[in-house]
Amino acid sequence: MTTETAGKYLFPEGFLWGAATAAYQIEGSSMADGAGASIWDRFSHTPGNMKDGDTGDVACDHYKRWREDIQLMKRLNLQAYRFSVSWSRVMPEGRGAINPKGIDFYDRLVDGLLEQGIEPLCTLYHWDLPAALDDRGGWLNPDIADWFADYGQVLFEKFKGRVKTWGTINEPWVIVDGGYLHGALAPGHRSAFEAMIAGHNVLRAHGAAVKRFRQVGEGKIGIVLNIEPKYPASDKPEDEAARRRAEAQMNRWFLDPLMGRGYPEELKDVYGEAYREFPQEDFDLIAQPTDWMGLNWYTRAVPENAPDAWPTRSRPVKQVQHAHTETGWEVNPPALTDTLVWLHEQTGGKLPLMVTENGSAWYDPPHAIDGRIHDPMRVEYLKNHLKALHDAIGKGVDVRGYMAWSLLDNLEWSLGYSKRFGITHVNFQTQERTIKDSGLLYAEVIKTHGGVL
Ligand SMILES: OC[C@@H]1[C@@H](O)[C@H](O)[C@@H](O)c2[nH]c(CCc3ccccc3)c[n+]21
Repeated sequence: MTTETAGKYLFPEGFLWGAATAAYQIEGSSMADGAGASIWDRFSHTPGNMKDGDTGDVACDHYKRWREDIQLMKRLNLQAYRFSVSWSRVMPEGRGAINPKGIDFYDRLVDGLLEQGIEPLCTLYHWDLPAALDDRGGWLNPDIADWFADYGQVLFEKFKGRVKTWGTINEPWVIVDGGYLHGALAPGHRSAFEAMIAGHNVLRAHGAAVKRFRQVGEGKIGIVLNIEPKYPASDKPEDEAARRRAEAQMNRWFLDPLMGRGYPEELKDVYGEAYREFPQEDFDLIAQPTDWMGLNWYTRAVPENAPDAWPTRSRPVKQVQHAHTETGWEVNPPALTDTLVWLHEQTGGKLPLMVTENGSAWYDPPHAIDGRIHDPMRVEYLKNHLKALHDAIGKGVDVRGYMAWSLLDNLEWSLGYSKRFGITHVNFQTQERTIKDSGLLYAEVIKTHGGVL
């Protein structure tokens, strides 16, 4: 904070401050106590898929250290904690039998959070599909909508009155673009034909879960989307056309059907013969009204026309004038403000939003020095993105909360443990946690409702 900005960035009363994680990235013990394998157990144990051969077998050992991690959340002044449930821990085959020890883990976690006055925000699905369901076609099998709603019902009933805010699916785009189009993520397929079908079934599953929630659940339910705003590399018409294709393929592919608009026109151009039409009843199910929407936001892109780039015929141009994180993402806080204003408009200005993920990967040492981890770049990223968020609220965007990605350094999917996003450092040799300078700042932001910014 500087004297002239004192109090300029105060957040609204009731604004919810938290941090986010995902089951496979932090829990470890993924096959313990009767759990079934997930596609990430398979994918991470398949040679060649993971940087340095890393897997989620241990991760942050959160399955055993969850009590210690709740104490960590208290020290960070967190008001909320966004976590995901491992479907195959709860239902080892993905359908049918429930694993009591699996669901007990989340039961203890939720009660532990509530005892500490931390609100649990539960994501049903954060990429770790039960392997047994993948054997039945996974997201390519239309039956998955019912399998997913049945799984959701187990949790809606178990946690009724304790978990009040539910997320159905984390990032349909990454599930499909990573898992079925480019194959960089589990289950590692590469087909535009499969991508269209998987994407549609992910949306149908979301709708089926919302419908089931209305029958058996209590509280509020929504979906979590990653949106990366696209700015044209030049004012040439071919670059604007490329921008529109990139925007359709990432930002509108799932948002438009959820908003009752069906798939964006440009998707036909992007996927060509792989593009599919689907029955109207599917789109009615998909566009079930929800209570909130999560935005996962990290960076923007500046696409140019690139006829050889599959499938969008667009390629992002690196903006060398800006800083870039360890994952190669441009740092551009005003683009977060733009995205929130855009999403507010796209959702008709009626749907409460929450920033469900925002954060940055920078080089941190493998262990603390004098009990500290100085992470000035992450401190700067956090400060400037919270200011950008505040600017969006000032423009009338209804944002209810912010969940920092991530509570802990964790398994960054196929990049393994090489990329650290945590506001808390994890020494993966000893599992020692050390709150980084960014975490100390965040604790102060929460305590002062942003006053310290
Ligand atoms: O990459 C950082 C985080 C992941 O660790 C989370 O599990 C995931 O929800 C998440 N989504 C995004 C933005 C979308 C994206 C994901 C992967 C690669 C590129 C963009 C960034 N992140």
